[in-house]
Amino acid sequence: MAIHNASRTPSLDGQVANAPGLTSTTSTGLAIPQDAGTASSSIISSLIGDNPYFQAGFGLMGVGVGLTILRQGLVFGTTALRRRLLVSLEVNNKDRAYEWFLAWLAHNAQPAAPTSRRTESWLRSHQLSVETAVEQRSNGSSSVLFRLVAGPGTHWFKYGGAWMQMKRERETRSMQLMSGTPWETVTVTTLSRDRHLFSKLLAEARDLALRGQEGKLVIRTAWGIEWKPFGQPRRKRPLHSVVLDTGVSEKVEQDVNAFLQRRQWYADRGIPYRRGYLLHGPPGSGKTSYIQALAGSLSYDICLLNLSERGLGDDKLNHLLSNAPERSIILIEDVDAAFNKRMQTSEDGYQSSVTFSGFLNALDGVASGEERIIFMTTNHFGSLDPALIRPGRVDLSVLVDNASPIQARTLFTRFYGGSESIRPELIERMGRQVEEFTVKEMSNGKEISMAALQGLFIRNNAQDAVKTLPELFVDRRT
Ligand SMILES: Nc1ncnc2c1ncn2[C@@H]1O[C@H](COP(=O)(O)OP(=O)(O)OP(=O)(O)O)[C@@H](O)[C@H]1O
Repeated sequence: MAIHNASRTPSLDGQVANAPGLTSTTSTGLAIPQDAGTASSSIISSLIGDNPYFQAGFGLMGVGVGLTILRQGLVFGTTALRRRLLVSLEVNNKDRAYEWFLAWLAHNAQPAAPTSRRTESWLRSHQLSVETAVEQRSNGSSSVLFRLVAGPGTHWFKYGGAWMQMKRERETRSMQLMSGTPWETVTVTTLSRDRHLFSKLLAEARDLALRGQEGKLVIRTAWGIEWKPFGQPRRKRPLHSVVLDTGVSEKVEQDVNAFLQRRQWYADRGIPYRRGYLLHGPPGSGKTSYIQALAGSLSYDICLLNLSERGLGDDKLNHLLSNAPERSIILIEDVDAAFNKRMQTSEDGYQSSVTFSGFLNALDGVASGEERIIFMTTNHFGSLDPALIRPGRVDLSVLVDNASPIQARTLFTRFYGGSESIRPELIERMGRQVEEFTVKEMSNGKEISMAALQGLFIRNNAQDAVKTLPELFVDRRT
Protein backbone atom coordinates (compact mmCIF):
# COMPACT_ATOMS: atom_id res chain seq x y z
CA MET A 1 0.00 0.00 0.00
CA ALA A 2 1.44 3.31 -0.95
CA ILE A 3 1.11 6.17 1.45
CA HIS A 4 1.09 9.54 -0.19
CA ASN A 5 1.47 12.80 1.50
CA ALA A 6 -1.80 14.52 0.86
CA SER A 7 -0.48 17.73 2.29
CA ARG A 8 2.04 18.51 -0.35
CA THR A 9 1.64 21.98 -1.76
CA PRO A 10 3.08 23.50 -4.92
CA SER A 11 6.21 25.53 -4.34
CA LEU A 12 6.69 28.94 -5.95
CA ASP A 13 8.73 27.48 -8.81
CA GLY A 14 5.99 25.00 -9.70
CA GLN A 15 7.46 21.92 -7.92
CA VAL A 16 5.62 20.07 -5.26
CA ALA A 17 6.96 20.64 -1.74
CA ASN A 18 6.17 19.11 1.64
CA ALA A 19 3.88 20.94 3.93
CA PRO A 20 5.97 22.19 6.87
CA GLY A 21 6.13 19.85 9.80
CA LEU A 22 5.40 16.59 7.93
CA THR A 23 8.28 14.17 7.84
CA SER A 24 6.73 10.81 6.96
CA THR A 25 7.28 11.13 3.22
CA THR A 26 9.93 12.63 1.02
CA SER A 27 9.47 15.47 -1.44
CA THR A 28 9.76 13.02 -4.31
CA GLY A 29 6.66 11.04 -3.22
CA LEU A 30 8.61 7.92 -2.11
CA ALA A 31 6.28 4.90 -1.54
CA ILE A 32 6.79 2.51 1.36
CA PRO A 33 6.62 -1.19 0.41
CA GLN A 34 3.39 -2.95 1.42
CA ASP A 35 5.25 -5.96 2.94
CA ALA A 36 7.09 -3.88 5.51
CA GLY A 37 3.82 -2.32 6.71
CA THR A 38 2.05 -5.65 6.99
CA ALA A 39 4.94 -7.13 8.99
CA SER A 40 5.05 -4.31 11.53
CA SER A 41 1.27 -4.35 12.03
CA SER A 42 1.26 -8.09 12.61
CA ILE A 43 4.01 -7.71 15.26
CA ILE A 44 1.94 -5.04 17.06
CA SER A 45 -1.28 -7.05 16.85
CA SER A 46 0.47 -10.15 18.18
CA LEU A 47 1.96 -8.11 21.03
CA ILE A 48 -1.39 -6.59 21.89
CA GLY A 49 -3.68 -9.42 21.01
CA ASP A 50 -1.76 -12.14 22.76
CA ASN A 51 -0.51 -10.18 25.76
CA PRO A 52 -3.07 -10.15 28.65
CA TYR A 53 -1.17 -7.29 30.41
CA PHE A 54 -1.54 -5.04 27.43
CA GLN A 55 -5.18 -5.91 27.16
CA ALA A 56 -5.82 -5.21 30.82
CA GLY A 57 -3.83 -1.94 30.61
CA PHE A 58 -5.81 -0.77 27.60
CA GLY A 59 -9.00 -1.79 29.34
CA LEU A 60 -8.12 0.26 32.42
CA MET A 61 -7.08 3.20 30.29
CA GLY A 62 -10.42 3.03 28.54
CA VAL A 63 -12.27 3.02 31.86
CA GLY A 64 -10.15 5.98 33.10
CA VAL A 65 -10.81 8.00 29.97
CA GLY A 66 -14.49 7.13 30.19
CA LEU A 67 -14.69 8.23 33.83
CA THR A 68 -12.87 11.47 33.10
CA ILE A 69 -15.24 12.27 30.28
CA LEU A 70 -18.16 11.40 32.55
CA ARG A 71 -16.83 13.66 35.31
CA GLN A 72 -16.25 16.54 32.92
CA GLY A 73 -19.70 15.95 31.53
CA LEU A 74 -21.20 16.00 35.01
CA VAL A 75 -19.39 19.22 35.93
CA PHE A 76 -20.44 20.80 32.68
CA GLY A 77 -23.96 19.48 33.08
CA THR A 78 -24.25 20.74 36.67
CA THR A 79 -22.92 24.16 35.72
CA ALA A 80 -25.30 24.35 32.79
CA LEU A 81 -28.18 23.14 34.94
CA ARG A 82 -27.24 25.56 37.69
CA ARG A 83 -27.10 28.40 35.21
CA ARG A 84 -30.43 27.41 33.77
CA LEU A 85 -32.25 26.60 36.97
CA LEU A 86 -30.72 28.83 39.62
CA VAL A 87 -30.24 32.54 39.91
CA SER A 88 -28.01 34.43 42.35
CA LEU A 89 -28.14 37.94 43.67
CA GLU A 90 -24.98 39.49 45.05
CA VAL A 91 -25.07 42.45 47.40
CA ASN A 92 -21.90 43.86 48.91
CA ASN A 93 -21.46 46.16 51.85
CA LYS A 94 -20.62 49.12 49.64
CA ASP A 95 -24.26 49.25 48.70
CA ARG A 96 -26.99 50.57 50.98
CA ALA A 97 -29.11 47.52 50.17
CA TYR A 98 -26.64 45.42 52.14
CA GLU A 99 -27.63 46.94 55.50
CA TRP A 100 -31.28 46.88 54.49
CA PHE A 101 -31.14 43.22 53.58
CA LEU A 102 -29.43 42.16 56.82
CA ALA A 103 -31.86 44.22 58.88
CA TRP A 104 -34.75 42.70 56.97
CA LEU A 105 -33.39 39.23 57.56
CA ALA A 106 -32.91 39.94 61.25
CA HIS A 107 -36.46 41.29 61.46
CA ASN A 108 -38.29 38.64 59.45
CA ALA A 109 -36.18 35.57 59.52
CA GLN A 110 -35.20 34.96 63.09
CA PRO A 111 -33.91 31.46 63.76
CA ALA A 112 -37.16 29.87 64.81
CA ALA A 113 -39.36 26.91 64.28
CA PRO A 114 -41.43 27.20 61.14
CA THR A 115 -44.55 26.99 63.23
CA SER A 116 -44.01 30.53 64.48
CA ARG A 117 -46.57 32.91 62.93
CA ARG A 118 -44.30 35.71 61.83
CA THR A 119 -41.81 33.41 60.25
CA GLU A 120 -43.13 32.88 56.81
CA SER A 121 -39.49 33.49 56.11
CA TRP A 122 -37.51 31.74 58.76
CA LEU A 123 -33.89 31.09 59.02
CA ARG A 124 -32.15 27.76 59.17
CA SER A 125 -28.68 28.45 60.24
CA HIS A 126 -25.80 27.21 62.33
CA GLN A 127 -23.67 30.34 62.21
CA LEU A 128 -25.27 33.22 64.00
CA SER A 129 -23.97 36.59 65.14
CA VAL A 130 -25.48 38.85 67.71
CA GLU A 131 -26.63 42.35 66.87
CA THR A 132 -27.38 44.79 69.65
CA ALA A 133 -29.84 47.55 68.97
CA VAL A 134 -31.42 50.28 71.02
CA GLU A 135 -35.16 50.51 70.59
CA GLN A 136 -36.83 53.81 71.33
CA ARG A 137 -40.37 53.65 72.61
CA SER A 138 -42.99 56.26 71.78
CA ASN A 139 -42.71 57.76 75.27
CA GLY A 140 -39.03 58.47 74.62
CA SER A 141 -37.62 55.70 76.83
CA SER A 142 -35.39 53.09 75.27
CA SER A 143 -34.39 49.51 75.78
CA VAL A 144 -31.50 47.40 74.55
CA LEU A 145 -32.39 44.49 72.30
CA PHE A 146 -30.32 41.54 71.16
CA ARG A 147 -31.07 40.00 67.84
CA LEU A 148 -29.61 36.86 66.37
CA VAL A 149 -28.61 37.47 62.80
CA ALA A 150 -27.05 35.32 60.12
CA GLY A 151 -23.28 35.36 60.59
CA PRO A 152 -20.66 34.64 57.93
CA GLY A 153 -21.47 31.23 56.41
CA THR A 154 -24.29 29.54 54.56
CA HIS A 155 -27.89 29.86 55.62
CA TRP A 156 -31.26 28.86 54.29
CA PHE A 157 -34.50 30.72 54.53
CA LYS A 158 -37.88 30.60 52.94
CA TYR A 159 -39.42 33.64 51.33
CA GLY A 160 -42.61 33.88 49.32
CA GLY A 161 -42.85 30.09 49.34
CA ALA A 162 -39.39 29.67 47.81
CA TRP A 163 -36.29 28.36 49.46
CA MET A 164 -33.31 30.63 49.28
CA GLN A 165 -29.73 30.00 50.11
CA MET A 166 -27.83 32.90 51.56
CA LYS A 167 -24.06 32.98 51.75
CA ARG A 168 -22.51 35.71 53.82
CA GLU A 169 -18.79 36.06 53.16
CA ARG A 170 -16.29 38.29 54.87
CA GLU A 171 -13.01 39.18 53.25
CA THR A 172 -10.40 38.81 55.96
CA ARG A 173 -7.29 39.75 54.02
CA SER A 174 -8.33 43.13 52.73
CA MET A 175 -10.31 45.96 54.23
CA GLN A 176 -12.04 49.03 52.97
CA LEU A 177 -9.16 51.43 52.89
CA MET A 178 -10.92 54.45 54.24
CA SER A 179 -13.28 52.98 56.79
CA GLY A 180 -11.17 50.04 57.98
CA THR A 181 -14.14 47.67 57.81
CA PRO A 182 -13.82 44.31 56.06
CA TRP A 183 -15.49 43.76 52.70
CA GLU A 184 -18.57 41.66 52.98
CA THR A 185 -20.78 40.07 50.38
CA VAL A 186 -24.11 38.39 50.65
CA THR A 187 -25.11 36.06 47.82
CA VAL A 188 -28.71 34.88 47.73
CA THR A 189 -29.47 31.98 45.43
CA THR A 190 -32.84 30.57 44.47
CA LEU A 191 -34.59 28.80 41.61
CA SER A 192 -34.63 30.77 38.40
CA ARG A 193 -38.42 30.70 38.25
CA ASP A 194 -38.50 32.61 41.57
CA ARG A 195 -36.14 35.40 40.48
CA HIS A 196 -38.98 37.95 40.68
CA LEU A 197 -38.88 37.48 44.47
CA PHE A 198 -35.52 39.25 44.65
CA SER A 199 -36.89 42.65 43.73
CA LYS A 200 -39.86 42.08 46.03
CA LEU A 201 -37.55 41.15 48.89
CA LEU A 202 -35.27 44.16 48.30
CA ALA A 203 -38.23 46.52 48.12
CA GLU A 204 -39.54 45.09 51.39
CA ALA A 205 -36.11 45.51 52.99
CA ARG A 206 -35.89 49.12 51.78
CA ASP A 207 -39.39 49.95 53.00
CA LEU A 208 -38.66 48.40 56.37
CA ALA A 209 -35.49 50.49 56.72
CA LEU A 210 -37.25 53.69 55.68
CA ARG A 211 -40.22 52.97 57.93
CA GLY A 212 -37.78 52.68 60.82
CA GLN A 213 -36.59 56.19 59.99
CA GLU A 214 -39.99 57.75 59.48
CA GLY A 215 -40.53 60.64 61.83
CA LYS A 216 -36.90 60.28 62.88
CA LEU A 217 -33.79 62.26 62.28
CA VAL A 218 -30.80 60.39 60.89
CA ILE A 219 -27.44 61.78 61.94
CA ARG A 220 -24.42 60.76 59.91
CA THR A 221 -20.77 61.25 60.61
CA ALA A 222 -17.76 60.96 58.37
CA TRP A 223 -16.34 57.47 58.33
CA GLY A 224 -13.26 57.69 56.15
CA ILE A 225 -14.54 59.25 52.98
CA GLU A 226 -18.06 58.03 53.51
CA TRP A 227 -21.01 59.30 55.48
CA LYS A 228 -22.35 56.61 57.81
CA PRO A 229 -25.33 56.75 60.19
CA PHE A 230 -24.28 57.58 63.72
CA GLY A 231 -26.33 55.57 66.19
CA GLN A 232 -30.01 54.90 65.76
CA PRO A 233 -32.29 57.45 64.08
CA ARG A 234 -33.56 59.91 66.70
CA ARG A 235 -37.01 61.23 67.29
CA LYS A 236 -37.50 64.53 65.50
CA ARG A 237 -37.68 67.56 67.68
CA PRO A 238 -40.60 69.85 66.80
CA LEU A 239 -39.31 73.12 65.42
CA HIS A 240 -41.50 75.20 67.75
CA SER A 241 -39.89 73.53 70.78
CA VAL A 242 -36.74 75.53 70.11
CA VAL A 243 -37.70 79.01 71.18
CA LEU A 244 -35.68 81.68 69.40
CA ASP A 245 -36.09 85.43 69.58
CA THR A 246 -38.90 87.00 67.59
CA GLY A 247 -38.50 86.46 63.84
CA VAL A 248 -35.19 84.55 63.97
CA SER A 249 -36.57 81.11 63.26
CA GLU A 250 -38.90 82.45 60.55
CA LYS A 251 -36.02 84.24 58.84
CA VAL A 252 -33.89 81.10 58.56
CA GLU A 253 -36.80 78.86 57.66
CA GLN A 254 -37.98 81.17 54.89
CA ASP A 255 -34.50 81.46 53.48
CA VAL A 256 -34.01 77.69 53.38
CA ASN A 257 -37.42 77.11 51.83
CA ALA A 258 -36.82 79.80 49.20
CA PHE A 259 -33.46 78.20 48.38
CA LEU A 260 -34.99 74.75 48.00
CA GLN A 261 -37.56 76.07 45.55
CA ARG A 262 -35.04 77.79 43.31
CA ARG A 263 -33.04 74.90 41.92
CA GLN A 264 -33.95 75.81 38.34
CA TRP A 265 -33.25 79.48 38.95
CA TYR A 266 -29.70 78.61 40.05
CA ALA A 267 -29.23 76.21 37.13
CA ASP A 268 -30.39 78.82 34.58
CA ARG A 269 -27.86 81.31 35.85
CA GLY A 270 -25.04 78.80 36.21
CA ILE A 271 -24.72 79.52 39.93
CA PRO A 272 -23.63 76.60 42.13
CA TYR A 273 -26.69 75.35 43.93
CA ARG A 274 -25.56 75.75 47.50
CA ARG A 275 -26.23 77.91 50.50
CA GLY A 276 -24.24 78.50 53.65
CA TYR A 277 -25.64 79.55 57.03
CA LEU A 278 -23.88 80.67 60.18
CA LEU A 279 -25.59 80.66 63.56
CA HIS A 280 -23.53 82.47 66.12
CA GLY A 281 -24.11 83.24 69.76
CA PRO A 282 -23.29 82.17 73.30
CA PRO A 283 -23.27 78.54 74.43
CA GLY A 284 -26.63 76.98 75.22
CA SER A 285 -28.70 79.39 73.14
CA GLY A 286 -30.16 76.65 70.93
CA LYS A 287 -28.06 76.78 67.75
CA THR A 288 -27.54 73.04 67.41
CA SER A 289 -31.03 72.20 68.61
CA TYR A 290 -32.52 74.57 66.06
CA ILE A 291 -30.54 73.14 63.13
CA GLN A 292 -31.53 69.61 64.08
CA ALA A 293 -35.18 70.57 64.47
CA LEU A 294 -35.09 72.39 61.13
CA ALA A 295 -33.58 69.35 59.39
CA GLY A 296 -36.30 67.21 60.94
CA SER A 297 -39.04 69.56 59.77
CA LEU A 298 -37.68 69.40 56.22
CA SER A 299 -37.24 65.61 56.46
CA TYR A 300 -33.53 66.05 55.85
CA ASP A 301 -30.67 64.14 57.49
CA ILE A 302 -27.81 65.79 59.31
CA CYS A 303 -24.21 65.15 58.26
CA LEU A 304 -22.11 66.13 61.23
CA LEU A 305 -18.60 67.18 60.30
CA ASN A 306 -15.83 67.59 62.82
CA LEU A 307 -13.01 69.58 61.28
CA SER A 308 -10.57 68.58 64.01
CA GLU A 309 -11.05 64.89 63.40
CA ARG A 310 -7.89 62.86 63.27
CA GLY A 311 -6.97 61.85 59.76
CA LEU A 312 -9.18 64.43 58.07
CA GLY A 313 -7.16 66.25 55.43
CA ASP A 314 -8.05 68.78 52.76
CA ASP A 315 -8.75 66.15 50.10
CA LYS A 316 -11.00 64.07 52.30
CA LEU A 317 -12.85 67.16 53.46
CA ASN A 318 -13.40 68.23 49.88
CA HIS A 319 -14.65 64.78 48.98
CA LEU A 320 -17.02 64.65 51.95
CA LEU A 321 -18.51 68.05 51.27
CA SER A 322 -18.98 67.26 47.60
CA ASN A 323 -20.50 63.85 48.25
CA ALA A 324 -22.97 64.35 51.06
CA PRO A 325 -26.06 62.16 50.73
CA GLU A 326 -29.04 63.75 49.05
CA ARG A 327 -31.51 65.54 51.33
CA SER A 328 -29.04 66.30 54.04
CA ILE A 329 -27.76 69.34 55.88
CA ILE A 330 -24.05 69.47 56.60
CA LEU A 331 -23.45 70.75 60.11
CA ILE A 332 -20.03 72.07 61.12
CA GLU A 333 -19.97 73.08 64.77
CA ASP A 334 -17.56 75.52 66.37
CA VAL A 335 -15.84 76.54 63.14
CA ASP A 336 -13.65 78.98 65.02
CA ALA A 337 -12.26 76.26 67.30
CA ALA A 338 -11.21 74.06 64.42
CA PHE A 339 -8.70 76.56 63.17
CA ASN A 340 -7.43 77.64 66.56
CA LYS A 341 -6.68 74.01 67.21
CA ARG A 342 -4.88 73.80 63.92
CA MET A 343 -2.18 75.91 65.43
CA GLN A 344 -1.96 73.71 68.50
CA THR A 345 -0.53 70.27 68.84
CA SER A 346 -2.33 67.82 71.10
CA GLU A 347 -0.52 65.80 73.79
CA ASP A 348 0.18 62.91 71.48
CA GLY A 349 1.63 65.20 68.86
CA TYR A 350 -1.41 65.11 66.62
CA GLN A 351 -2.23 68.06 64.44
CA SER A 352 -5.41 68.40 62.44
CA SER A 353 -4.40 68.39 58.84
CA VAL A 354 -7.24 70.49 57.44
CA THR A 355 -5.81 73.80 56.38
CA PHE A 356 -7.83 76.98 56.41
CA SER A 357 -7.38 77.46 52.67
CA GLY A 358 -8.32 73.81 52.11
CA PHE A 359 -11.49 74.41 54.10
CA LEU A 360 -12.37 77.50 52.06
CA ASN A 361 -11.81 75.57 48.82
CA ALA A 362 -13.98 72.72 50.07
CA LEU A 363 -16.75 75.22 50.91
CA ASP A 364 -16.52 76.66 47.42
CA GLY A 365 -16.88 73.08 46.17
CA VAL A 366 -15.90 73.62 42.55
CA ALA A 367 -16.53 69.96 41.85
CA SER A 368 -20.04 69.90 43.18
CA GLY A 369 -23.12 70.65 41.12
CA GLU A 370 -25.48 69.08 43.61
CA GLU A 371 -27.66 70.81 46.16
CA ARG A 372 -25.70 71.61 49.26
CA ILE A 373 -26.80 73.24 52.50
CA ILE A 374 -24.16 73.92 55.09
CA PHE A 375 -24.84 75.20 58.59
CA MET A 376 -21.95 76.37 60.73
CA THR A 377 -22.05 77.42 64.35
CA THR A 378 -19.70 79.43 66.50
CA ASN A 379 -19.58 81.00 69.94
CA HIS A 380 -16.97 83.55 68.77
CA PHE A 381 -18.22 85.39 65.74
CA GLY A 382 -15.58 88.09 66.16
CA SER A 383 -12.70 85.67 65.79
CA LEU A 384 -13.79 84.37 62.39
CA ASP A 385 -11.71 85.17 59.36
CA PRO A 386 -13.62 87.54 57.00
CA ALA A 387 -12.77 85.15 54.14
CA LEU A 388 -14.95 82.51 55.77
CA ILE A 389 -18.04 84.63 56.19
CA ARG A 390 -18.10 86.26 52.80
CA PRO A 391 -21.26 85.70 50.72
CA GLY A 392 -21.07 82.44 48.80
CA ARG A 393 -19.58 80.72 51.81
CA VAL A 394 -21.93 82.16 54.41
CA ASP A 395 -25.06 83.55 52.78
CA LEU A 396 -27.06 84.14 55.93
CA SER A 397 -25.58 84.88 59.31
CA VAL A 398 -27.88 84.96 62.31
CA LEU A 399 -27.34 85.80 65.96
CA VAL A 400 -28.88 83.26 68.32
CA ASP A 401 -28.51 84.97 71.64
CA ASN A 402 -29.17 84.33 75.32
CA ALA A 403 -32.78 84.43 76.48
CA SER A 404 -34.67 87.59 75.56
CA PRO A 405 -37.59 88.47 77.90
CA ILE A 406 -40.12 87.08 75.43
CA GLN A 407 -38.12 83.87 74.95
CA ALA A 408 -37.93 83.36 78.73
CA ARG A 409 -41.67 83.81 79.03
CA THR A 410 -42.49 81.53 76.06
CA LEU A 411 -40.24 78.75 77.38
CA PHE A 412 -41.87 79.07 80.81
CA THR A 413 -45.42 78.81 79.45
CA ARG A 414 -44.42 75.92 77.16
CA PHE A 415 -43.03 74.00 80.13
CA TYR A 416 -45.81 74.54 82.61
CA GLY A 417 -48.79 75.22 80.36
CA GLY A 418 -51.32 72.46 80.03
CA SER A 419 -50.69 71.21 83.57
CA GLU A 420 -53.90 70.25 85.31
CA SER A 421 -52.68 71.35 88.72
CA ILE A 422 -52.26 75.05 87.80
CA ARG A 423 -54.84 77.26 86.23
CA PRO A 424 -53.85 78.65 82.80
CA GLU A 425 -54.37 82.24 84.00
CA LEU A 426 -51.88 81.66 86.79
CA ILE A 427 -49.32 80.30 84.34
CA GLU A 428 -49.87 83.35 82.13
CA ARG A 429 -49.36 85.69 85.10
CA MET A 430 -46.18 83.91 86.20
CA GLY A 431 -44.94 83.95 82.60
CA ARG A 432 -45.34 87.73 82.54
CA GLN A 433 -43.42 87.89 85.84
CA VAL A 434 -40.54 85.92 84.26
CA GLU A 435 -40.56 88.28 81.30
CA GLU A 436 -40.52 91.42 83.43
CA PHE A 437 -37.81 90.06 85.63
CA THR A 438 -35.67 89.28 82.58
CA VAL A 439 -36.15 92.85 81.29
CA LYS A 440 -35.00 94.20 84.64
CA GLU A 441 -31.95 91.95 84.87
CA MET A 442 -30.90 92.70 81.31
CA SER A 443 -31.00 96.42 82.05
CA ASN A 444 -28.53 95.64 84.85
CA GLY A 445 -26.21 93.92 82.33
CA LYS A 446 -27.22 90.40 83.36
CA GLU A 447 -28.37 87.48 81.22
CA ILE A 448 -29.46 83.90 81.33
CA SER A 449 -28.98 81.23 78.69
CA MET A 450 -31.89 79.21 77.33
CA ALA A 451 -30.09 76.04 78.40
CA ALA A 452 -29.96 77.34 82.00
CA LEU A 453 -33.68 78.18 81.87
CA GLN A 454 -34.47 74.73 80.53
CA GLY A 455 -32.46 73.16 83.37
CA LEU A 456 -34.32 75.28 85.91
CA PHE A 457 -37.74 74.36 84.55
CA ILE A 458 -36.91 70.66 84.41
CA ARG A 459 -35.87 70.58 88.07
CA ASN A 460 -38.61 72.73 89.63
CA ASN A 461 -42.31 73.29 89.70
CA ALA A 462 -43.59 76.61 88.36
CA GLN A 463 -43.62 78.45 91.72
CA ASP A 464 -40.11 77.28 92.68
CA ALA A 465 -38.80 78.09 89.23
CA VAL A 466 -39.99 81.71 89.53
CA LYS A 467 -38.44 81.96 92.99
CA THR A 468 -35.06 80.48 91.92
CA LEU A 469 -34.84 82.43 88.67
CA PRO A 470 -32.89 85.47 90.02
CA GLU A 471 -29.99 83.24 91.13
CA LEU A 472 -29.31 82.10 87.60
CA PHE A 473 -28.72 85.45 85.92
CA VAL A 474 -25.06 86.13 85.30
CA ASP A 475 -23.13 89.19 84.33
CA ARG A 476 -22.97 89.59 80.56
CA ARG A 477 -19.18 89.95 80.60
CA THR A 478 -18.51 86.73 82.54
N1 LIG B 1 -33.74 78.49 72.32
C1 LIG B 1 -33.94 77.33 72.95
N2 LIG B 1 -35.17 76.80 73.02
C2 LIG B 1 -35.37 75.64 73.66
N3 LIG B 1 -34.38 74.93 74.25
C3 LIG B 1 -33.14 75.42 74.17
C4 LIG B 1 -32.86 76.62 73.54
N4 LIG B 1 -31.56 76.87 73.65
C5 LIG B 1 -31.02 75.85 74.31
N5 LIG B 1 -31.95 74.97 74.62
C6 LIG B 1 -31.73 73.69 75.32
O1 LIG B 1 -30.42 73.75 75.84
C7 LIG B 1 -29.66 72.61 75.51
C8 LIG B 1 -28.40 73.03 74.73
O2 LIG B 1 -28.79 73.63 73.53
P1 LIG B 1 -27.87 73.64 72.21
O3 LIG B 1 -26.84 72.59 72.28
O4 LIG B 1 -28.77 73.64 71.05
O5 LIG B 1 -27.16 75.02 72.34
P2 LIG B 1 -26.00 75.61 71.44
O6 LIG B 1 -26.33 77.05 71.24
O7 LIG B 1 -25.83 74.81 70.24
O8 LIG B 1 -24.76 75.45 72.38
P3 LIG B 1 -23.21 75.39 71.99
O9 LIG B 1 -22.86 76.69 71.36
O10 LIG B 1 -22.53 75.21 73.29
O11 LIG B 1 -23.06 74.24 71.08
C9 LIG B 1 -30.58 71.72 74.71
O12 LIG B 1 -31.01 70.67 75.54
C10 LIG B 1 -31.75 72.58 74.33
O13 LIG B 1 -32.95 71.85 74.46
